[in-house]
Amino acid sequence: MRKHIVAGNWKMNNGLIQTESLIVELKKQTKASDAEVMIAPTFTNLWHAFQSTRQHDIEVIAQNMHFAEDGAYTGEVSAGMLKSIGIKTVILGHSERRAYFNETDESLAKKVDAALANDIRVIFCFGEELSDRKAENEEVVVESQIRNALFHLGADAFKNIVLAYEPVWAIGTGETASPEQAQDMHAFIRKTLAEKYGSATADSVSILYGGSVKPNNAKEIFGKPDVDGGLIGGASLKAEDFYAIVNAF
Ligand SMILES: O=C[C@H](O)COP(=O)(O)O
Repeated sequence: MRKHIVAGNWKMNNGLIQTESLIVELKKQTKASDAEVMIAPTFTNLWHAFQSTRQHDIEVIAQNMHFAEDGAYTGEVSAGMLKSIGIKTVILGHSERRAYFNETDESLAKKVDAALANDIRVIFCFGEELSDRKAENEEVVVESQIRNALFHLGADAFKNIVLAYEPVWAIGTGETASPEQAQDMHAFIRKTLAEKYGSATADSVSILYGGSVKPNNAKEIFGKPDVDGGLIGGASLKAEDFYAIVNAF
């Protein structure tokens, strides 16, 4: 049985005070599903969030990291540094990182390697642009993003990889992929994995959907057989909304 996961990507939101207030509100919520719950605050609040959620069923994860172990990379944070404060999962390859910070399949492959070498689980994000979908090219784009960044890995590595399909046209736009569009793409992703690694590996990997998931559409999206959870942006910034999504499983 694959893990269900609901991860809140806070992006560049919430200073220390707001981080603490949101965590206080999150702790008041009731989890009534089997989903693993994760939150990804900014780097500056990771340690505080990690400490604040210690006794609670919420995993604090990072939004990004550099591929180098250490050195002259001003402004960057390494996998080892995340590990040193207890972080066990990192989001890599978010479309905002690709679009605004020039992340490429090549640099992401190095980041994936660095995370896995430090026993950090990767939530690997990818997804097509609107122009790709209009050109009916979305499967080609998604397959190449996965192949270029992940297919150098052995099957065993996928024990520590979660995939997150996020069509760029659905992120922060209020426009969601329909549950059928999400299912079709997730099934395609699983088939792509199966062709390379076999169906046992493909069936074991959790594939999350991200892009305008809200309390009112989560149940239908999560009801699809190949959708194993969500990567939630805007709706993760309100505790009630986030837990309504967590409890949609
Ligand atoms: O990482 C989360 C995704 O970018 C989705 O963001 P959103 O829920 O605000 O559309």
